[in-house]
Amino acid sequence: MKQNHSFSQMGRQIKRVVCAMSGGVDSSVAALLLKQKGYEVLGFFMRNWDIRDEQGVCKADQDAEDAAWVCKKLQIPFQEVNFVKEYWNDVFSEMIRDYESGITPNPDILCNRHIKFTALLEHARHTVGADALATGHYARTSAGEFATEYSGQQVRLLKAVDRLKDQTFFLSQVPQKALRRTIFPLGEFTKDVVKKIASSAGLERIAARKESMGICFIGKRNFSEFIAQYVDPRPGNFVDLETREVVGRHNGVHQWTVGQRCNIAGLARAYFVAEKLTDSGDILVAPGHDHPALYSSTVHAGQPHWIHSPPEDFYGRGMLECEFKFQHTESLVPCVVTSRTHNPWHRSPSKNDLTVSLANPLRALTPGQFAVFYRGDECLGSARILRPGPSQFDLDVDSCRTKRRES
Ligand SMILES: Nc1ncnc2c1ncn2[C@@H]1O[C@H](COP(=O)(O)OP(=O)(O)OP(=O)(O)O)[C@@H](O)[C@H]1O
Repeated sequence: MKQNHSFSQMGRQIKRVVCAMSGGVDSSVAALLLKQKGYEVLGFFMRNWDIRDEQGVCKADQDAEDAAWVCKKLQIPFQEVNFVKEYWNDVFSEMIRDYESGITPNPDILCNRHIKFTALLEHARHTVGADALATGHYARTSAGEFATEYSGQQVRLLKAVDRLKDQTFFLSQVPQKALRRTIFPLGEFTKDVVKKIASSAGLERIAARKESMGICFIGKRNFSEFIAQYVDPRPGNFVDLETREVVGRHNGVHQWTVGQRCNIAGLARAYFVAEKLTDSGDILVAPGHDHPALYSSTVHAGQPHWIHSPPEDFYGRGMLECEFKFQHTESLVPCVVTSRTHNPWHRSPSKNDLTVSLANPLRALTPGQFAVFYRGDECLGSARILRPGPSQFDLDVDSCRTKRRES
């Protein structure tokens, strides 16, 4: 039975919730669950990209149609919101600048920070007076299902119960202000259960939709060809980092990412990107997927974004023991984070940068990606990776350089 559910704190009530509807199963079920609990729910679909692919198909048209269909079925108002300009300015242009500078961005993290949890939330508040925003992300907050804007308490970002679906990695740059007004209705559910809920509510066709992967707007096209439309080619050499010999040519550092295999014409040997030298445009390559030049156990990162106020031991002791990952699907690695603020020798403008010491070396720590920090269930926040520390090869760990010179 439907309960009339609203949350009262400091005299204000969370009643009207805008649910960000992508046309997919997760946001559809999020809206359904909120409606069942008695919230006044409105569905907003965002259009962030307006360019058609090579076949003239705009994936957003189909998504918008599905989102509108779900809202009709759930009998909630539907609105389409255009954030093409905001996406272009705050996410896409930055992404192109990064590729030009040879670093590999994570537009999904930036889209959450700037578009979903800033532009959309503000739009929902100002146009329809929404008290909170809901999304179909698999994540939880310490406020449970309730937004706590009015209590003055800070909210923590917590992993979803379904650990395989947990999306806190992508939420690690969300502002605290936004999180206080956010509800994640799926945080306690597994994906299987979500699909069953959708089917039993007559949303089978949405439950059967294929999951979107990676950067939403690119769709099925080839990424290299897509990015080549926006970044000028700047050819350079592939250089063997052991011998310093030129072993091939490439069309631009933006086409390659650290750890990626390079198919160099005429060479039987497999080379992998170890480092991109953006000044010269050359790419240092290592012979072998697990070459020690690809592994490092320290990372230098920029100024951190802490979801909650900065962890006490970090600013108290100047170091923080926690766990690290820089790719959504990877396992967490224990680490110690130190801030340059605590190092009296560093008085540079980048004094808030971090050094992360990892319990074990990791492969392909990629500049531009986010170092995301966890402690137990909590996602603490993240910082952009500036560069890996010295590689196992640089450090000559297990005499790898010596052995190679001798062989
Ligand atoms: N175009 C969009 N318009 C409105 N909200 C969106 C849009 N794209 C994504 N979202 C919101 O962000 C959430 C996470 O997006 P993501 O792209 O990771 O999709 P997902 O996890 O596959 O979810 P879904 O099944 O709802 O598509 C969605 O559940 C939805 O709430």
